[in-house]
Amino acid sequence: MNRIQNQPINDSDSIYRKESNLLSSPPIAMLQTFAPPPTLISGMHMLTRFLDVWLYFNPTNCIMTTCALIHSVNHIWSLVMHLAACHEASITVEEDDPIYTHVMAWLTAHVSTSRLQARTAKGGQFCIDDPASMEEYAAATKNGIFNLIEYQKALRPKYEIHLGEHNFQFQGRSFWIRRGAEDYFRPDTAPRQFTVDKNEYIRISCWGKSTIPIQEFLQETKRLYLDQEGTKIPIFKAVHGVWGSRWKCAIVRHARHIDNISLDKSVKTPILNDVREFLKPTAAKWYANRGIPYRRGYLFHGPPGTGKTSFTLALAGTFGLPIYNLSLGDPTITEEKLLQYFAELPRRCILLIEDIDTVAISKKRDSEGCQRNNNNNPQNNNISLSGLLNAIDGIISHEGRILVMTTNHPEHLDPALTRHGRVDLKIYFGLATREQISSLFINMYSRDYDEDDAGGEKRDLFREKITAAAETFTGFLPTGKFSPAEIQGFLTLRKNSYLKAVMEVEQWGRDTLAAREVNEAAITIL
Ligand SMILES: Nc1ncnc2c1ncn2[C@@H]1O[C@H](COP(=O)(O)OP(=O)(O)OP(=O)(O)O)[C@@H](O)[C@H]1O
Repeated sequence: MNRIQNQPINDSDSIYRKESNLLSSPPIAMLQTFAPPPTLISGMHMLTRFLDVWLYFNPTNCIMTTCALIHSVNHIWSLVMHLAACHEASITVEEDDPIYTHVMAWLTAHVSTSRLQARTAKGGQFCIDDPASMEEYAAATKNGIFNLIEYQKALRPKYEIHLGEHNFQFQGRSFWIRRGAEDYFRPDTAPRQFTVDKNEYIRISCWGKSTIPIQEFLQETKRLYLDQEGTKIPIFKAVHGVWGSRWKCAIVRHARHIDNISLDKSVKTPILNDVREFLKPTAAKWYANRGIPYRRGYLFHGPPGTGKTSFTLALAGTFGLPIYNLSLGDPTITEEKLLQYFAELPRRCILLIEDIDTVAISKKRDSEGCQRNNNNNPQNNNISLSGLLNAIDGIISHEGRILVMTTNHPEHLDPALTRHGRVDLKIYFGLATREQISSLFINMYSRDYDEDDAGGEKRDLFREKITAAAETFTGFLPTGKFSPAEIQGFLTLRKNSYLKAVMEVEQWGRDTLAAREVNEAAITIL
């Protein structure tokens, strides 16, 4: 025993034996030796072998052993990752889900990362002016004239976190996200042609087997987003591709205050009351108990520029509802897709179909049962009237939605489309009454003054003056002759001087009516 222990380490025989053993092993066999099942023990074993080889400093052995070591570390790493995945909870959010916007807004504000992506040119919420930059620019401009280049100098570029992995802390807990994008083929307008597009997603993860911490995080991002951006309305458009049809947020707009819509109380109040009643928390149960489908339909009809679309936006703002805008004239929409769009509506939203009379399918049938059409109307041969009716109130149609259809010609619509149950209220938006003309005037001139920090007395005096001027202004215009859009156009051109508006309105009214008569005569002759 002692003899063996005292044997010198650099015994040439033993060195030779070790070296010849190593050199005689073929590389594959060596790799096999070094690639046992991925366990920690095998990793340790290889480390010992590596050091062993290193001691003898043979370059070939070193390279081979390093390769084997890397291979083995890979195995160990996959094992660790596998174990980690078993203890990782995650939630994936797709780009078309509103939660995606909430999470992105939170991450952009709270995650500091060295990898950012510029988003200045992107649409959606970035279309809205940044009020801070605009105010900064307004204060800096000497002459008050807007210049886009100068404004862009003041505008802070928008960034958001880049695709890839990022870590963050939320309420003292570690989370990590993967923001990724998958390619998909989007059909072009040209037949059988496709464009490659990207579909983004975010996967949020944390340690543990429960997704509750992630759900809490998502709840918080939604709350913060709605606190800050709740006054804006997301407007969704239908998009379609080979992956299916879905709604995508096309733009976010500032909600228009309902008071800014000049409508007679007899028009405004019944709709507001009806929507309020429909959205009551107890309403869904009331409908269910009576077996009545929980949905509501309105037909807004009247001449162009009377506020049908603006009022819909204001309704959405008042009740915090998103708008889903569907264009039936789109030739790529089939009945199947239409059903899918209706089925995918969220529980409370406004589904807006504008100018429904311009789509051939919604038109009255003639005596032979054919739909009336003329060549100017957009044709969509993929949808029949029964397909549309089925989508509106069929079994698959979603509950809780408010359907708003607008038209200039309700008399052209097929009665089946507007029968009770599909359309619950038909509201006429007429040309401006005295009350509307006056409120358009007051709305144009008093608002900025109200917002100013002017003293109460001064403000009251100004309001009195404006109210008196509105009376005079209204007296110069015949009622029921001009659309609110026309009057708003006239006032906007004179927005800096209400006195100028009062002085010029009579002449403008006469000229406009005369020009209209000439146009109508020209159309009759044609
Ligand atoms: N009643 C109104 N009160 C305030 N503004 C109005 C009103 N009606 C129209 N306007 C203004 O006129 C413009 C056009 O209005 P809007 O698009 O809502 O009309 P519409 O009835 O939907 O027209 P169309 O039938 O051509 O679609 C908007 O800028 C809006 O501000």
